[in-house]
Amino acid sequence: MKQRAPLVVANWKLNGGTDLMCASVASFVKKRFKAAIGIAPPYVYISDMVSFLRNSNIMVGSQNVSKFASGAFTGETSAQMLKEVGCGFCLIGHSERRQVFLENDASCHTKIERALAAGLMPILCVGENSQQHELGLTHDILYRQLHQALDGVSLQGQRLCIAYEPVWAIGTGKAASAAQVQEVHEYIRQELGAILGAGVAGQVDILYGGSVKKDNAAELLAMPNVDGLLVGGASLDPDHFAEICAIANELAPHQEAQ
Ligand SMILES: O=C[C@H](O)COP(=O)(O)O
Repeated sequence: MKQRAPLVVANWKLNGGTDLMCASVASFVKKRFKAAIGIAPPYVYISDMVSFLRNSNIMVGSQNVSKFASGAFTGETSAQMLKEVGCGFCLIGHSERRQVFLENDASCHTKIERALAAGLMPILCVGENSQQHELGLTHDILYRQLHQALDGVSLQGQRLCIAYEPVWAIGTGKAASAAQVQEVHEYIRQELGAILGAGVAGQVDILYGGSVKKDNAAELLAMPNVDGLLVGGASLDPDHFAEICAIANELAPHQEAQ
């Protein structure tokens, strides 16, 4: 059992639609998960999702956020707007944003500041690519990504999550092993301690993402430094995602009887 409830977040990426939203809501709305659950659909579904899930304890979030607060920035969505429509969190610096949309550590830093200022929980995504992995550069890459995004950030009691997503494990069906994930999460916790202080670092949820399925969720969540999961492909099947959430539920602290 974990000291705090595991957090399981679905990232639909550029997938889904009204049908998936309705099927997901139907699958989740009656369940009162002890695990913390989040869903990040494409922007256009956020408002409806928030409305459909208003009587549940499931958080809705976004897959990105603008580094700008407002102004002439066509196509952008600000942290304040996301907060206004009911988002609880936003993903920042997903590897697909870094690779395809050329986001960098500096923009991640600004986005984290924007999210915190608006009252959103940032989920900063970090991770090495396969070449960096093969060259043994994982810690160096994470050091840079964590320090450049977080140095100087003051949480002031607000929640922050880190999602470790080795790029070579995303969408490939080849998840990192539980032992690999534990080792890397330990390193992330150590660096968070150096950046934020050990007390605050202990409160940060460190999620793993990359080919998470119902078959490997339990083993990954059993690792002491794995506080949750960020699920891509498997979250597009509401029943499969619900099974992963049920596995996380088993590890959530028991609630005191009322
Ligand atoms: O944000 C989610 C990750 O990119 C993992 O995606 P995946 O579960 O399809 O490998």
